[in-house]
Amino acid sequence: MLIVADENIPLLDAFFEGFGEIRRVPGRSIDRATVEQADVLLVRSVTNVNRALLEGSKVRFVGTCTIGTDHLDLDYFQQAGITWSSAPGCNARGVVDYVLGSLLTLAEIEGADLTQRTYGVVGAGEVGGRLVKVLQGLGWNVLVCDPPRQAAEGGDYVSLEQIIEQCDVVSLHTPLDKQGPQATWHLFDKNRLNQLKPGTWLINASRGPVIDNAALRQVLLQREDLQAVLDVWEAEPEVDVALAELCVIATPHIAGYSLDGKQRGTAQIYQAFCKFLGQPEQVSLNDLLPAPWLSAVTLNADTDPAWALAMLCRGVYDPRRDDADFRRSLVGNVNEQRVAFDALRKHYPLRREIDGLKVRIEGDSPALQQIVAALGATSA
Ligand SMILES: NC(=O)c1ccc[n+]([C@@H]2O[C@H](COP(=O)([O-])OP(=O)(O)OC[C@H]3O[C@@H](n4cnc5c(N)ncnc54)[C@H](O)[C@@H]3O)[C@@H](O)[C@H]2O)c1
Ligand SMILES: O=C(O)[C@H](O)[C@H](O)COP(=O)(O)O
Repeated sequence: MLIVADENIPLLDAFFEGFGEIRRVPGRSIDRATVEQADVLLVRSVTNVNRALLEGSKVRFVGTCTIGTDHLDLDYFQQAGITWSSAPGCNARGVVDYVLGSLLTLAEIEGADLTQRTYGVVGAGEVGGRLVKVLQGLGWNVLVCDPPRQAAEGGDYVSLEQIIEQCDVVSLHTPLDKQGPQATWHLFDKNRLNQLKPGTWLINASRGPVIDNAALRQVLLQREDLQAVLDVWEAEPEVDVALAELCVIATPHIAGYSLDGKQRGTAQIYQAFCKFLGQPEQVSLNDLLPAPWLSAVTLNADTDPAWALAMLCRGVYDPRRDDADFRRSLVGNVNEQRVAFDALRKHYPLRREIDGLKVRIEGDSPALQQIVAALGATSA
């Protein structure tokens, strides 16, 4: 069996070497010739997998080690009888850590009190749903907009208009859908961007085109009150440099790039592939993932809760370093910048998630206990 795989998928050998030959290819170079003889294609988000790529090939299974599926032509897969799988939720925690780190940075710059803001989460699936739980767990005021979920399940949701009118922070976590009643392409167009409340912090770690980037650049130039955090860009790996310079935090699509999240992505595709073959799983991620780096912290009950929150979040992940690395890469011509964007992602420093962190509180502090529980760490 020939498995063609994006070279940036971690643990390929550990999970897939027993199935046949693995051919590693840069994701953006995967073309018809590369996949012609392949039985299995394993990709990340940078490879568009569609009829143009696959027609005439032997590929019968496509796995994307990512949450997003907007690079896959699922209608074509169905017509062609190709089985596929994504990795739902694999790196959702990493994105939540990114949003928390961004909020701490914004609060520091603006001298804002995070407990006094109203948070709007747009899209409450794997990422947004986890974010809502953390923010509500911290006791903060959260409004959630998710029309598909609202239609399917009912519940406590608000409209996008209410989010825009009432929220001080708007964080986007929808898929990229170009068509249909819930299309999210340019969900935040010039009109909606202009309607944001004075002083809004806008965070996008979903997909670049969910915000009209050119409109956001214009609006940020006109409205100094707005603050933007962008991890994703409309024409990746090309970046609107003028827009990046107007952002408080700008990063090269790495919000979900925890080691845990990436390895989980490969593991989920391995599980789906075993199911496709009707074979039992032989390899477990638990045996491969290194032990947590930060495993135990002791806090005195007198610790200031705001300091504890910042220390725990930043101890796990702080987006300021990624922002600084990215800004340094925004030099040279467009081609050099595209290369730099991919290089930052390929050589991304190892980063972990908060799971596995045990926090001991010496003495009694309900406020600290609430923070530990909300972040998903364990009280020791
Ligand atoms: N930046 C990163 O590194 C990174 C990492 C992981 C995921 N993502 C992206 O984040 C997004 C969300 O991921 P997820 O795992 O939560 O996806 P998900 O499918 O679990 O959840 C998406 C939610 O958005 C809702 N939704 C759909 N259309 C909507 C609309 N018009 N308005 C409001 N809500 C809408 C859906 O009902 C669903 O609940 C995806 O685009 C994914 O590709 C980015
Ligand atoms: O959809 C996802 O899971 C994320 O956007 C993921 O971080 C994308 O990473 P890539 O596949 O581009 O390496």
